[in-house]
Amino acid sequence: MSEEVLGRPLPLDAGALASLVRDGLFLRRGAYVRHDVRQGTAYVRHGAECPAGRDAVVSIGAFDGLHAGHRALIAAARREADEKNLPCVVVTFDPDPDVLLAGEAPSSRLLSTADRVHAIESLGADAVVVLRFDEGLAATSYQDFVTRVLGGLVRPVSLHVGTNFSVGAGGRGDVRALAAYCAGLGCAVHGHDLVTRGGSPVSSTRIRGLLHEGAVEDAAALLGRLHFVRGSVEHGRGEGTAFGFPTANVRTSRVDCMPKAGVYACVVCDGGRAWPAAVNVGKPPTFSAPEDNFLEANLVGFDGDLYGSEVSVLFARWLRDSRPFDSTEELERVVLGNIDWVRTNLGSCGVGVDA
Ligand SMILES: Cc1cc2nc3c(=O)[nH]c(=O)nc-3n(C[C@H](O)[C@H](O)[C@H](O)COP(=O)(O)O)c2cc1C
Ligand SMILES: Nc1ncnc2c1ncn2[C@@H]1O[C@H](COP(=O)(O)OP(=O)(O)OP(=O)(O)O)[C@@H](O)[C@H]1O
Repeated sequence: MSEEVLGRPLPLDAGALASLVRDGLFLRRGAYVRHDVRQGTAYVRHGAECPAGRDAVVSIGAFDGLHAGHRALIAAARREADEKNLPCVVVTFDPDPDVLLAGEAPSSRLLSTADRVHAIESLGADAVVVLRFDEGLAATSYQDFVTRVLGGLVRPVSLHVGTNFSVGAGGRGDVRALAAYCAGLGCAVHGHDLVTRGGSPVSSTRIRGLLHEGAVEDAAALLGRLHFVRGSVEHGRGEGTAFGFPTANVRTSRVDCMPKAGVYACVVCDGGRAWPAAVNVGKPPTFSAPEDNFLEANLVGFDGDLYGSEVSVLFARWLRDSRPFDSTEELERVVLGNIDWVRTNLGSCGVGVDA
C-alpha cells in the first residue's frame, strides 16, 4: 500500500483531511441560479449572463464521475472560453444515456445528477445544462441535436468532446460527422485525445469496475478525488457499543455505486463536520444475510447521535474482506485493529469542512 491518500502523506493532518472532503464533495463550488429551458434545466453561475441565444464554448457528455478525462475536457473548454471572452457551457443528460440505451442499472452511477451538476460547477463552468434524456432525444438525429437542441440553448462557436464521443440517433454523430456538419454552421469541433492512466483510457466504466473489486484507491487516482456514497443513518441491532465500537448504520441512496462488500478506511461527513471512520460495507456476515445499499461506520472521535442524519461516506482505503467470525472476542479484536489503523493514519477527531 502506498503511504499517501491522493497525494497527501500519511498520517493526515486535520487540514489535509478537511481538504480531502471539500474536494471530494465539491464543496468549493460557487452559487448558481436555476432556469427552466426546453428539454431540461440550466444552472447559470450567479452574476453571469444567461447564455441563451449567445455565442458560447460548449462541452458535451454524460460525465458520470467527473473523472480525470472529463476534467481535462472541461478545462480545455474553459481555456478557450477565457481566451475568447465567451461563456463556457457544459451540456449533460439526465438520466445518463447509458441507463436508457445500454440498459445499465441506475444504481451503478458514480454520481447522482445533482452531484454531477455540483462537480461541473466546481470546475468553473458559467452554465451547466441538464437535458432530459428520453426516447425522443435518443431518436433525434445528430444534425437536429446540433441545430434544434443545442441551437435552442446557445450559439455554439466550438464543441469540446473526447475522440470516442458520439451523439444522436444510432450514435451516428461521431467526431468526424459532427466536425463536417458543424463546419457549415461556423462551429469548430475539437475531438480531444483521451486521458489515459496505466496505458488505457480513463472511463466511467473502468472506475465502476474498480469499485466493484474494492479497489477504491485506484478509483480515486482516476477520479482525482475520493469516491463517495450518500445515505441516512438508521437504528441497528445496538450491539456495537457493547463490543467497544458503536456504529452508525447507513442506508445508502439507490443511485449510488457502492464499492464491493468489505472493510474500508473512510471519512464520514454530516455536512458541516467530517470524521475519520472504519467502515464495513454490507450487512455483517457474522449476524445477517448480505444486503446491498447498507454500511456501518465507526466514526473516530465522534461521541453523539447521528440517527436520521444524512451523511456522505468517502472511501480512502481498502482494508480487508468482511468475514464471519467464530467468536465475538475475535470480531472485536480485528475490528478494533481496523479502527486503530484509521485513528493512526486518517486522524483521531472530527474536522470542520465548511468551505
Ligand atoms: C470497521 C468494521 C469492520 C467490521 N467487520 C466485520 C466483519 O468482518 N464481519 C462481521 O460479521 N461484521 C463486521 N463488522 C460489523 C459488526 O459485526 C457490527 O458493527 C456489530 O455487530 C454491531 O452491529 P449493530 O450496530 O447493528 O449493533 C464490522 C464493523 C466495522 C465498523
Ligand atoms: N479519458 C478521457 N479523456 C478525455 N475525454 C474523455 C475521456 N473519457 C471520456 N471523455 C469525453 O468526455 C465526454 C463525456 O464522456 P462519457 O460521459 O461517455 O465518459 P466515459 O468515461 O467514456 O463513460 P463510459 O465509460 O460510460 O463510456 C465525452 O465527450 C467523451 O468523449
